[in-house]
Amino acid sequence: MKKTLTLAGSDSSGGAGIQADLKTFQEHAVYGMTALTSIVSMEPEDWSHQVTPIEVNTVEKQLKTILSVGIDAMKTGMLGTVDIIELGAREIKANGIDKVVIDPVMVCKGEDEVLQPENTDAMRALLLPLATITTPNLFEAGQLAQTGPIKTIDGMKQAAEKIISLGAQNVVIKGGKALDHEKAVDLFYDGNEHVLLESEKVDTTYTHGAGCTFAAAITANLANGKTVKESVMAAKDFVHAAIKHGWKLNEFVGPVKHGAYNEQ
Ligand SMILES: Nc1ncnc2c1ncn2[C@@H]1O[C@H](COP(=O)(O)OP(=O)(O)O)[C@@H](O)[C@H]1O
Ligand SMILES: Cc1ncc(COP(=O)(O)O)c(C=O)c1O
Ligand SMILES: [Mg+2]
Repeated sequence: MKKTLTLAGSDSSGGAGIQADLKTFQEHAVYGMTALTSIVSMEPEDWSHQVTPIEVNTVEKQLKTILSVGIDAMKTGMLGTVDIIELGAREIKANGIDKVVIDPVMVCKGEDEVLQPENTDAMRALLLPLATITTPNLFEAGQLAQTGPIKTIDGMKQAAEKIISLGAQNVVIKGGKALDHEKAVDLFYDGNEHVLLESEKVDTTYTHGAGCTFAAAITANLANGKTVKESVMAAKDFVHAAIKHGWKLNEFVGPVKHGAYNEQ
C-alpha cells in the first residue's frame, strides 16, 4: 500500500485541513499519515475562526515518526508559523522526498486578507523550490507571484510563469469560483505548455475543503504512480464530484462530499 503524509492543520469542523486530506487519501486507497501544524476551531455563534499553532518541536516529533516509516508522496496545507515552514523544507531536503505537493494555504475561504505575510514569504522562498507541484487558488497565486489580484486567464498564465521561475516544477492555479468565467477553470503549467482544465461550475456555496481535497487527491495519485499531469486531471474530476455533492453542515458552512466520486 502506498503511503502519504500531510503536514497541515486540523479543521475541527471536518471538511478541510487534515480531515479532508485523510478522507481523500482513504478514497484513493493510500495510507495517510498526519503531522499536525495548527488547530482551527470555530465560534458556534458566528463561526469566526481561531488558529492555534502547534509548537515546532511537536511537529518535528510527528515528522520523525512518519519519516521513519517512509512515504511515497506528501502534501502541505496550513503551516501556521515560519518555524514550521523552515522545518518542513529541511525535512523534505534531508529525506530526499521527491513527490511534494505544496498547497499554499494562506487564509480560509472568503477571507482575502493574509494574516501572516511572513508565512507567504517563507513559503515562496523555502517551499516552492521543493515543490513537484503547487496548487494556489487565485488569491494565493497573486500573493506568491506578487502580481496583485488576478482576474483573467492571461493573468493566471503570467502568475504561473512567475511561480515556475521561483522554483516549483509544476503549478496548477485554481480559478474555481473566484474567476469570472462560465466554467470552473484551472490552469496547469509545467514550464512548457499551459493546459486549461475546465469543468462545469456548480452553483453552490458548499465548497468548504475543495482546495485541500484537490491537493490531497493529486498527492494520492502521485503516490499511486500517475504522472503529474495525470494526477491533476484525475483530481479535478474527483473534486468536481465532491463539490457537486457538497452539503449543508450548519447555517455557516457546507463541506464538499469527499466520497462522492467513488459513490458514483
Ligand atoms: N463552484 C465550483 N464548481 C466547480 N468547481 C469548483 C467550484 N469551486 C471550486 N471549484 C474547483 O475546486 C477546486 C478547488 O478550488 P478552490 O475552491 O478555488 O480552492 P480553495 O479551496 O483552495 O480556495 C478547483 O479545481 C476549482 O476549479
Ligand atoms: C486547517 C485548515 N486547512 C486548510 C483550510 C483551507 O480549506 P480549503 O480547502 O477550503 O481551501 C482550512 C479552511 O477552513 C482549514 O481550517
Ligand atoms: Mg485552499
